[in-house]
Amino acid sequence: MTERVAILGTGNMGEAVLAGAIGAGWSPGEITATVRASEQGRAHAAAIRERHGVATTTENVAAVRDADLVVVAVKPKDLPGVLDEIAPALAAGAVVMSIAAGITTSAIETHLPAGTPVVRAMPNTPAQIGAGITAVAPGATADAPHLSLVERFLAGTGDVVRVAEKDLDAVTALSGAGPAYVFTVIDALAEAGVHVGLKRDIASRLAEQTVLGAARLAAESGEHPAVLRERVTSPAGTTAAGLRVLEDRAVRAAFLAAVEAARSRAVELGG
Ligand SMILES: NC(=O)C1=CN([C@@H]2O[C@H](COP(=O)(O)OP(=O)(O)OC[C@H]3O[C@@H](n4cnc5c(N)ncnc54)[C@H](O)[C@@H]3O)[C@@H](O)[C@H]2O)C=CC1
Ligand SMILES: O=C(O)[C@@H]1CCC=N1
Repeated sequence: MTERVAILGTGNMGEAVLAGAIGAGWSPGEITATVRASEQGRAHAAAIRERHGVATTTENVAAVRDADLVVVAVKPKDLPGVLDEIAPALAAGAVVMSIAAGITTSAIETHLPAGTPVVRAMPNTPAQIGAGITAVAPGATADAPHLSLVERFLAGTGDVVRVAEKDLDAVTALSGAGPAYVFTVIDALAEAGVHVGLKRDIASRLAEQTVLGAARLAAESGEHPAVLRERVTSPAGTTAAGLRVLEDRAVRAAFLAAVEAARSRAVELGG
């Protein structure tokens, strides 16, 4: 059976999810992507059509009429308006998936016809190249087949894990926002390489591959990161000297505070 998908709000994350799904074999002919109705939106729609071969429109209502899965990817503040707009046009049995930070399934359900299956998902931007991780949680009336449709759609974006909805704000703070923390680390490492005399292109390559390689080793070796760190750290060696500075500057405490702050912000966005 062919399932039709509507993506409402094809910005950074909507397009990342779209790219991941098409990369995994979802046919562009099964997907309609919507953009905001403005001159900028129309130019953006043309770019999305060009890059992904999907139909694009500014009409959310038309896009959802025959959709089995409706992916709502607008900013949290725009979510209620879009849900109110599409509610009367949803096909019977359509599943609504929201990726908005903070907004609970029960809040989403209040804008939709009673019984509409809702799934909340928190992806991250590496979805664009199939290297993301998304956590999903079902709402009150989303059952196994609804979750399974969402998971099949997200499969091309990378890993998918199920969590309790109460954990989704924490997920948002860790893996949703996490690529931004890691890009900051890559940028800072590369800049530090330049400060100690490396050419910028070499420094960037060294920083990127070091983060990629360390992440793969942590994921694939099955070893605790602390053990892997010890293997790099020779007694009284160079790494120990560097780590000492990171400890002095409280880098671990900074990550802890960053994730706590991001989670608090997700709770605030949920109202
Ligand atoms: N950017 C990220 O890394 C992540 C974002 N999210 C969530 O994804 C959602 C979107 O975030 P971004 O993609 O970063 O924002 P964005 O601003 O890049 O994308 C939102 C898009 O929705 C469009 N839009 C707004 N109102 C619309 C309407 N009425 N009809 C059709 N399109 C409309 C905007 O023009 C824009 O292109 C947010 O709710 C955010 O919490 C979730 C995980 C990660
Ligand atoms: O910054 C944000 O609120 C969104 C959610 C997670 C990543 N970006």
